[in-house]
Amino acid sequence: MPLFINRDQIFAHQVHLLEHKLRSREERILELETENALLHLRLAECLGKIRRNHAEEGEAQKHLQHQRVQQSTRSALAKLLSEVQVLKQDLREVFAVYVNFATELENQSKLLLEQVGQASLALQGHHGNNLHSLQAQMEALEHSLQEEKERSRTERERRKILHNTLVELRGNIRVHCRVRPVLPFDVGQGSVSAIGPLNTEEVVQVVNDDKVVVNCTRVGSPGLSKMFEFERVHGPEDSQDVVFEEVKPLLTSLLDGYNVCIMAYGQTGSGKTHTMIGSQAEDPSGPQREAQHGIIPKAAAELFRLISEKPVDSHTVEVSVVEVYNNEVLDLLAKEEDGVALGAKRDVITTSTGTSEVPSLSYLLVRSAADVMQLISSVLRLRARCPTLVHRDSSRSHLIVTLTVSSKSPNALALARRLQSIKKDMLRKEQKEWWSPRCRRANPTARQSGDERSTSSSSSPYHSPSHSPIHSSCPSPRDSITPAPFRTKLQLVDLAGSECVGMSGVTGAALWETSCINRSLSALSDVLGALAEHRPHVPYRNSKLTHLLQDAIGGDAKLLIMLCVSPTQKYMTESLQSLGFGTRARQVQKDTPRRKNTALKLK
Ligand SMILES: Nc1ncnc2c1ncn2[C@@H]1O[C@H](COP(=O)(O)OP(=O)(O)OP(=O)(O)O)[C@@H](O)[C@H]1O
Repeated sequence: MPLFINRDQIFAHQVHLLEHKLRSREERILELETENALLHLRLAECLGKIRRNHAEEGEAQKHLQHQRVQQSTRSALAKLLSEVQVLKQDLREVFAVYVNFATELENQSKLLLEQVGQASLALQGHHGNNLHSLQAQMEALEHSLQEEKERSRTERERRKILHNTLVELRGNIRVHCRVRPVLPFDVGQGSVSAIGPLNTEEVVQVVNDDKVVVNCTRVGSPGLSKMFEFERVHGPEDSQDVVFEEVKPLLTSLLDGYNVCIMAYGQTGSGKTHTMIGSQAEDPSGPQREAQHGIIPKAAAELFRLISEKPVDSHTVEVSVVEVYNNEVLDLLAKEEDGVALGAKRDVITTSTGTSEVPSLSYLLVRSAADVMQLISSVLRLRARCPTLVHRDSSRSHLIVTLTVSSKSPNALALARRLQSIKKDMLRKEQKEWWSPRCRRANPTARQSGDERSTSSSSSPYHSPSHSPIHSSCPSPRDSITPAPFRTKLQLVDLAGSECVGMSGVTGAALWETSCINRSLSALSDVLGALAEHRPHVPYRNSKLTHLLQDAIGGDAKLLIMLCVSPTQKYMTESLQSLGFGTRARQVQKDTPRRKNTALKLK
């Protein structure tokens, strides 16, 4: 037996073994695949069964649910039916009660009607005469009440006329008071102060057309009211037209030859500018805006209306506008050479006749109220204003608009015309003489002088062809034989408002303005005090304002003070101060208002 085994044989043997193993594995795989396929089949069967079972189960559940719903619906229906039965029963009972009640009511009303019929029959029968007499008495009483009311109204009007006449005769200052409505800025900022909340309650109330009351009750102090009486009191509901109606007669006085001054006085924000100029005066057009116009535009319109009723060319009107700012008088119509308005500083002097005058003041000739308002609107831009805590458009200066009316009486006009024709005759005569050889030799300049006179006559402002305002800063030249016109002045004054610094919250330059305003207003108060007490010295010159208005306050002009008052408790102290000022002004007995001299003067 060979000892060495061939390597090839060993390899072949191993290959054989491996092939055998492979074959047996492949067989095993085949077996497993077969098993797998069988298992898949079984699984598919099972799944099919499960699905079928699920479907059957769903159907069963649906059925069950349906049955449950049906059952609950049935029970709810049964419950509802039972409730309806109960309700029906209740309704039947209520209806029965109602029917009983209605029947009862009908019976009762029938009974009552019968009783009323019987009673009225009885009344007619027994008391018919009494009833008639009672009715007649009632009518008579109503009639006499009406008569009484009418009599008291006439009496009040007569009393007012008498009072006004007395005021005129004694030369008293007329004082009207206007209480403005509560406005949004009254309840806005400033309604709370450092010392606590300020009340916006209305404490100033109009009692009737000549009395106003201030309810001074404060928390923790006993109730106290102060009553004030003036020539006329306007309430918050009174329109600009109503306020002007009471002022209007003064315009007639102006043309009758009296100087007139209308001055608005009151604390800041009390409505002075609203009353004097109006809230829309800077854009004067349209009927609604016209209704909002204040005294100045309305007075200008009335003045020109009255003038239009007079003979043509009998009156001319010149305007000047002055501002008193920080105790300086500024001419708001003065213009630089290039035509720019600047507000030039002016002096106030006392003339030899004791009246006050502003030398070099600019006057503009105006032909209509529109001219006046155009001028005022253009200069209002120059007026000092500053927003304060009280309101946003506070005026920081006193504004004085003066309308100077120069007029010639109809007689003087006729006389002037007659003189004019005499002058022409004389000229014609002179010319004839000049042309005669004897006269030409004796007086070679006669024609020239006649021409000069006629030229100066045509340069009179009363015959100016221009219809636009004419600028002039000196008195108008007069023809040597034209009658000297007599002049009356209408001064319209919108004073700056008295101001409590704590309330208005001003600082810096505005604080200085406030102190100047307050000083000039207290100077005005001092002047009135001196006049009321007939003191020999009246301190007109303590301030430019009083010096400028000297003739109106103490002279023979008709002076109307329009007191403007804020109604809320917040401004009560200032309101009381203003009303006190008005009361003091009424005590002044000035010179009786006098007509200006209307005598014809020939130069
Ligand atoms: N009677 C009124 N009816 C309606 N609004 C008014 C009335 N009075 C005043 N006002 C309004 O109140 C505001 C303040 O009024 P106004 O400017 O006239 O006050 P003022 O007294 O001139 O104040 P100041 O002295 O600070 O210039 C304005 O907006 C004005 O339109």
